[in-house]
Amino acid sequence: MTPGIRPLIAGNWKMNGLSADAGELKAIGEGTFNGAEALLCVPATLMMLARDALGGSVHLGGQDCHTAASGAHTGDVSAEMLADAGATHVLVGHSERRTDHGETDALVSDKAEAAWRAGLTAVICIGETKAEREAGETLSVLSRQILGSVPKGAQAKNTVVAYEPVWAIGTGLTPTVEDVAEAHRHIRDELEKLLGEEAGKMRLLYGGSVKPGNATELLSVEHVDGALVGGASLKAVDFLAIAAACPV
Ligand SMILES: O=C(CO)COP(=O)(O)O
Repeated sequence: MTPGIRPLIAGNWKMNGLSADAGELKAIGEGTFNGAEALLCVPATLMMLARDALGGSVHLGGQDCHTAASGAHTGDVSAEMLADAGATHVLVGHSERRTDHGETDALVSDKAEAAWRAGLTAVICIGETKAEREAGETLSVLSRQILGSVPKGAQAKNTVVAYEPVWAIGTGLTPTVEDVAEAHRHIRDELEKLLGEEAGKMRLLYGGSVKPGNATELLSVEHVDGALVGGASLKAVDFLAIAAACPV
């Protein structure tokens, strides 16, 4: 945690969820988040249902946006459309987008600016692969991704940075607390070089196999200002247990 920063507990449902899951959304909306802010990023098909089921106490987010506001881009969703459906946030540059759709740092940066244009907070995701970690390149990869994916106009009120080591996503593996501390300290330092003082106020989330059982440990690391939770956000009881572990 960083003194003075209110933590953010964010969920990412990825390509999961049907209208039959409205009860789970309602249970998340009725939950308490231990003083943290809460965000749930749902598939585009569930935006409006989630907006109503969450009931306003949990922010609603998209999982990706196009750079344009509208136009001939079959299958894509714009930041303006997400805002219109009730979103306040959008993930950009998730590793699954970078891998599945070949998204580059430059594109991710453009998507963050598109999010701001629509009045959304961009949650910019970065993180190294297993091969990069094993080659000792973690910190240099994070530097490169920050420089390329975080636009110069980033402010604490319109940007969150999520560190998600690719090898920790959906695997049950997590870095040691020392490794998380080193990565987050490095991210803060790199953001400071890019953005100056504003970087000190920006939320830095950790993501990758966050579960109720490891949340206390991960969330108490310095410069970890919340979590980005995949699998464990699909069940309200687990997501709320993670929030309950959040030191405030
Ligand atoms: O990718 C993630 C969140 O965006 C993390 O997913 P898991 O929590 O399932 O590892």
